[in-house]
Order: sequence, then structure tokens, then C-alpha cells
Amino acid sequence: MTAMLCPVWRDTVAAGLGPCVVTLGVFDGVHRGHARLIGEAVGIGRARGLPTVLVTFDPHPARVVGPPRCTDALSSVERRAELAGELGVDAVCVLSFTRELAGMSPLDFVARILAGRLRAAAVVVGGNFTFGHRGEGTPETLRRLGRDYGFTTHPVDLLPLVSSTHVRSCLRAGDVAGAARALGRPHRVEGVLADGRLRVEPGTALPAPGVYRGRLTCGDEVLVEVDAEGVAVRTSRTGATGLDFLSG
Ligand SMILES: Cc1cc2nc3c(=O)[nH]c(=O)nc-3n(C[C@H](O)[C@H](O)[C@H](O)COP(=O)(O)O)c2cc1C
Ligand SMILES: Nc1ncnc2c1ncn2[C@@H]1O[C@H](COP(=O)(O)OP(=O)(O)OP(=O)(O)O)[C@@H](O)[C@H]1O
Repeated sequence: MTAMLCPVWRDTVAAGLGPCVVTLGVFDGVHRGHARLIGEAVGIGRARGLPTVLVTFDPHPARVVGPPRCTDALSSVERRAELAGELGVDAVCVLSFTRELAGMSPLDFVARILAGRLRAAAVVVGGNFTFGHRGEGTPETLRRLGRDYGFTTHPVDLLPLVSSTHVRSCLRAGDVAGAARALGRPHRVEGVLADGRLRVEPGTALPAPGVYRGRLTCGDEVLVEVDAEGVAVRTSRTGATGLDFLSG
């Protein structure tokens, strides 16, 4: 499939952005639950004739605040934007998740960012979404504040058993088929091939050590071995590529 062009804005929005539909969250991996949320946002945008903006956080909030947990990346921000674009999103806005952002109250976040910067006319979140200092804001908080700040709030029922955490634990167990079921497509890692090894960004979510069948972006099916050092790929190709994990 050809990648849809989806602009990525970092801590800013396009000049002259008018009212828009916003969907909010980390969206790591853009799994089937995220796709449900994005579908709802895009549907509202089309019905109202407004652009849809996906707002995401980088780095993962759990790397900055809260109890430590695995945040190995299922996707880069650029890959998230590519997948969101394929689902009809018009632009991705990346908010740097700093301690300063983490300290903002739900009211400040709504007033300064959602209403002030993004001019949100509608906000779509999953039923379990939290935001603001100590994660005190909920979809109900958004609904209440939205009445004052001029946006509607649309909480979406969670697709059961699908989360980025679940995909990460499938991968840790070497269950690339389970990861693909939750994602709606095979898990992809991106990197640079040289001398039969794929160099990936530190912090990339890899399946457990073992041998897998994979497919490079060029279409070649390849044997892949994940080991303590990283990823060995049986190919003579070199250069930047994606690698989809097809089966274990
Ligand atoms: C303005 C703002 C402040 C936040 N402050 C905290 C915080 O103090 N502690 C915390 O654990 N998470 C905090 N978060 C993270 C959220 O609870 C949540 O993880 C994040 O919005 C991503 O939502 P999602 O996990 O549903 O994608 C904050 C988020 C936002 C947007
Ligand atoms: N299964 C799901 N169905 C529908 N919406 C979801 C689902 N999982 C998450 N969302 C929503 O998608 C947005 C992004 O959520 P987030 O990236 O935290 O997903 P997550 O899969 O729960 O991640 P993690 O497992 O790392 O906490 C949030 O608004 C969240 O409520």
C-alpha cells in the first residue's frame, strides 16, 4: 500500500489550523483498538467537514512519570503517522512529554493545548483515557470542561483484550501471531541492514530470542534470528528497511 502523506507537527500546529477533531493518546503500534478510535474521529471529522488531528506523546509518558513499566516502542512516531494517515487522519501533532507537561492540570491542558492551540471542536478518547497531573483527568473531565471550552467529547468503548501492553507481552513471549492479531497486521521493526544484521533504535520492541519468518519492505521473505545482540537477517540486501515478523 502507498503511504498516505500525513504531516507531523512537533509541539506546534500548522499556521491557520481551524477547528478540528482531536483524538488523544500514545497510540504506540496503532493497534486494532486505536484504529476503532481513529475511525470514530475521522467519521466525526468528515460529518462536520473538519480535519482530524491525532495528538500523541513522545517519549512515552511512562518513561517520564508513574511507576516504571515496559515502554519498548512498537512503532516510531513516523510509522504511527503513516498508519494514522492510512486510516484517514489529516495530521499528527507530537507533544514532547516533559515533566512540565506532566505537571499540567487537566484544566490547563484543556485550556492551553486542546482549546488554545488545537482549537478542538470534538475530542475522541478511549473509555480508559487519563490525562493531566497524576492522570487525574478522565473522559468525564473532558466532557465537563468541553462544555466551557466549546468541544464535544466522544468516549469510545474499548475493544477487549487489545492494548499496546498486550502486544509487548506477546512479543516478549515470542508470540508474533498473537501480536499480529492485536495489531491487525504483522509487527514491524525499522532499521538499517548491513552485513546481515538489522540495526534498530535502542528501545525497539523485539520478539523473544528465536528464529522467525519475516518480510522486508521490498517484499523479500527472509529467515530472521533474534539473539542477545539484536536481529540477524538472512539476506545480502543493505540499507534502510522495515521488517515484518510473519511467524515463529
Ligand atoms: C497534561 C498531562 C499530564 C499528565 N500527568 C501525568 C502524571 O502526573 N502522572 C502520570 O502517571 N501520568 C500523567 N499523564 C499521562 C496520562 O495519564 C496518560 O498516560 C497519557 O495521557 C496517555 O494516555 P493513554 O495511555 O491513554 O494513551 C499526563 C498526561 C497529560 C496529557
Ligand atoms: N482496546 C482499545 N479500544 C479502544 N480504544 C483504545 C484501546 N486501547 C487504547 N485505546 C485508546 O487509545 C488511545 C491511546 O491509548 P494508549 O496508546 O494508551 O493505548 P494502550 O494500548 O492502552 O497503551 P498501553 O497498553 O501502553 O497503556 C487512548 O485514548 C486509549 O483510551
